[in-house]
Amino acid sequence: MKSNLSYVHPNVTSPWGTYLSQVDRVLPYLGHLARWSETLKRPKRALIVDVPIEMDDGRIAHFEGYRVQHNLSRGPGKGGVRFHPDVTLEEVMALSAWMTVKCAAVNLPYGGAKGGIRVDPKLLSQKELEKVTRRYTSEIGVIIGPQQDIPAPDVNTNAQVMAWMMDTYSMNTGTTSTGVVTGKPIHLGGSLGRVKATGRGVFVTGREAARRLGMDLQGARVAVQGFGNVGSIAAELLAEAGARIVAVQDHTGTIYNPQGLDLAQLIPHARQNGVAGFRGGERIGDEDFWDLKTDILIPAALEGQITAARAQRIQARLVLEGANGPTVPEADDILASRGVLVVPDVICNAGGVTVSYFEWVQDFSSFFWDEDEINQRLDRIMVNALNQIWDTSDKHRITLRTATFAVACERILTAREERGLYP
Ligand SMILES: NC(=O)C1=CN([C@@H]2O[C@H](COP(=O)(O)OP(=O)(O)OC[C@H]3O[C@@H](n4cnc5c(N)ncnc54)[C@H](OP(=O)(O)O)[C@@H]3O)[C@@H](O)[C@H]2O)C=CC1
Ligand SMILES: O=C(O)CCC(=O)C(=O)O
Repeated sequence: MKSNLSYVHPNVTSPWGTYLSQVDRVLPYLGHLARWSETLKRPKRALIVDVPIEMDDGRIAHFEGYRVQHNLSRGPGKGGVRFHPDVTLEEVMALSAWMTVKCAAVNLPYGGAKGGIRVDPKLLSQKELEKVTRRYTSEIGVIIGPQQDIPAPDVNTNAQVMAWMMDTYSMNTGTTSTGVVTGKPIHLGGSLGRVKATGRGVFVTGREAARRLGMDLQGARVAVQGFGNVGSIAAELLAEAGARIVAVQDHTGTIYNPQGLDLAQLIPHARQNGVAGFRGGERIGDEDFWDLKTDILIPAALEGQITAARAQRIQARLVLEGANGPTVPEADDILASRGVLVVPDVICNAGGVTVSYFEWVQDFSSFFWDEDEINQRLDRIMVNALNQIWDTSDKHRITLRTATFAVACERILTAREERGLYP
C-alpha cells in the first residue's frame, strides 16, 4: 500500500534518501531475505519530544528532541545523541538506520537507534546545557534503558552529557543504571579507550585498506574534514603511523600545510578556537579543500558533504568515512568509476559503538578491562569484519558499501525472520 508519510519519498541526497538508496542497492544480494526488505525501510519506533527549559535570563525556551529506534531484531537499540541546530526527524531516522547496519556489520548484539535535539549548544550556558540534557533524558526515558535502547555520544555531546543522562535516568528509575548510556566518564562506569575508539576504528580500517591498495602510510598525505572527536583522533593515529596531515577543515575554516600540520599544537588550538587562526599552516578557501592533492581523505563532520560535484574533484585514492552518511549515492558512483576506494561509514566508524559495547558488557559484569585489552579486541573485531566485507565485495564485484550492507542486512533480516511476526 502506498504510504502518505513524506519521509517515504525523500530527496535522494537527504540522509534518509541516501540510506534508502543504499538499501535498494543491496536487495539483489539478499536472496530470499529480500522479501523482508521493507523492514529496513521503516523505523520501528520514532519519538518526538518537547524539551522546555528555563534559560539563565528567565525565558522559557522549547527545543525539539527525537529518539528513533530503527530496528531491534538483533538486540536493544544502540546509537548516539546529537545536539545540533539542523537536527531533524528525518536525519535521526537515517542515523538510526545506519546504526542498525553498523552494529550488524561488526556483529554486535544490538539493533540501531539514534537521538538528537535541535539546539545549538554553543549558545547555551553549561547550566542550560545540563537542563536540556536532563529534560530530554526524562522525556525519552519511556523508551530507553540498559536492555531497551542505550544512547552514547555523537556530534556536540560528550562524557559529561552522558553522565547527566545516566544520573537522570537513575534518579527517575530509583536504580544506579550505569548501563543505560555508554561513553560515560571512567569513574561512572565508562570504558578506557571509548573517547578515542571511533577515530581508532577509522585508523584501523584505513591501515588495512591502505595495505590492500599497496599504499604506504609513511608520508601519505591526509586531509580531514571535521576536527572534533573522530577527525582529530583519526588524524593523530595516522600521523603516529607516519602520515602527513596536510589539511583540516571545521566550521571556522580550512588550514593547509603540504609539509604536514603539527598536531601537538593544532589539536589544543582547535579545541579552544576551531582550526582557523592556526599559525602552522596557510588558510585556504573552504571549497578548495576538495581539490587538494592527497592520498587519503577523511570526512568526519556531517552528512552529505561529498556531493556529485565534489566527487569529480577529489584527488585522494582512499576515502575513510569517519562521519555518518557523508557521501550521496551519485557521488558514490562517481568515486567508484574514478577508482577511488571508499571505506564506508557503516564499517569505518564502527570502532565507537564497538567500544561502547565493551563498556556495556563491563558495566553489567562490574569488571573493567585495561586499555591495551580494549584496543586489541577492537583491532581484531574491525579487521575481521573488514576482511569479511572485502571478500563479499570481491565475490559479487560490488563496492565496500554495498558489501557491508549485504553482510549486515543478511544478519538483520535472518534475525527478523527467525523471530517471526505474531505477538
Ligand atoms: N563520536 C562518536 O563516537 C562517533 C561519531 N560519528 C560521526 O562522526 C562525525 C563527527 O562526530 P564527532 O567527531 O563525534 O563530533 P564533534 O562534535 O566532536 O566534531 C564535529 C566536527 O565537525 C565539524 N563540522 C561540523 N559541521 C561542519 C561543516 N559543515 N564543515 C566542516 N566541519 C564541520 C565541527 O566543527 P565546529 O566545531 O567548528 O562546528 C567539528 O570539528 C559525525 O558524523 C558523527 O555522527 C560516528 C561514529 C561514532
Ligand atoms: O557508541 C555508540 O553507541 C554509538 C556511536 C554512534 O552514534 C555512531 O556510531 O554513529
